[in-house]
Amino acid sequence: MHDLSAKDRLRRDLRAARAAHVGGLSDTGRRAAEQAVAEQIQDVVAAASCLGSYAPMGHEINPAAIEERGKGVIALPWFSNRASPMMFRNVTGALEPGPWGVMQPPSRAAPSRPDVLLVPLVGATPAGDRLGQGQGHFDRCISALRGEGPLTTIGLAWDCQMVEEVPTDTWDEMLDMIATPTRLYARA
Ligand SMILES: Nc1nc2c(c(=O)[nH]1)N(C=O)[C@@H](CNc1ccc(C(=O)N[C@@H](CCC(=O)O)C(=O)O)cc1)CN2
Ligand SMILES: Nc1ncnc2c1ncn2[C@@H]1O[C@H](COP(=O)(O)OP(=O)(O)OP(=O)(O)O)[C@@H](O)[C@H]1O
Repeated sequence: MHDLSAKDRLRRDLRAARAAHVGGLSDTGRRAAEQAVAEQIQDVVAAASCLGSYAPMGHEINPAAIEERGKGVIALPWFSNRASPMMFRNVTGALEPGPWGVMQPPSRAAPSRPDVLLVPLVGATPAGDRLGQGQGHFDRCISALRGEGPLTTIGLAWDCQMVEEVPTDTWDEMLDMIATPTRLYARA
């Protein structure tokens, strides 16, 4: 067992490491690294009927190069308000700011169910344990999606976000794969 602050401390340290790493990359270097991430997972992504992605914030890996390799529809997280669960809606046109300050499809966009899901993260282990932003949106959403049918979850990480261990709780959902610019970790 652990106290909640163990997650908070690791989040703070890994966010700092991520900022330092990304801050040291040139624009070209960052784009090349994001292309390298896309190459690690291109077969899984090309096989998706509905690719769940995310609108990147700050130092997160930009999944645009991955989205370009998708052959099905692209869906993004969508929230009605700050108290509502995270859903997915298809991208068909312009995005608008959502309740969390993240760009999302408009409410008229069709709701959808990703069968391959790109997952942002703050930290992860080779075994697939994940540390997120700390609101449980992805844990709850992944749990619901897994209850509805097949789902492949792919965490996207800079190599400096990979750690030996993260504190886990009962509600934490493991990732099936984690792609970094240099490696693909897949659950046995
Ligand atoms: N790219 C990305 N999208 C994501 C997540 C994520 O981790 N990364 N989320 C993972 O759960 C959900 C959104 N979670 C969020 C949780 C908190 C804040 C937040 O604190 N925002 C500040 C500042 C926003 C702004 O700059 O305008 C705020 O609302 O005060 C944003 C998103 C869904 N979409
Ligand atoms: N399946 C669930 N059911 C109910 N509450 C949940 C569930 N999953 C997560 N939570 C709640 O979400 C909160 C944040 O959890 P945690 O710190 O593990 O988030 P995280 O995995 O780092 O972030 P996220 O999934 O938002 O990217 C916890 O307080 C927990 O109670």
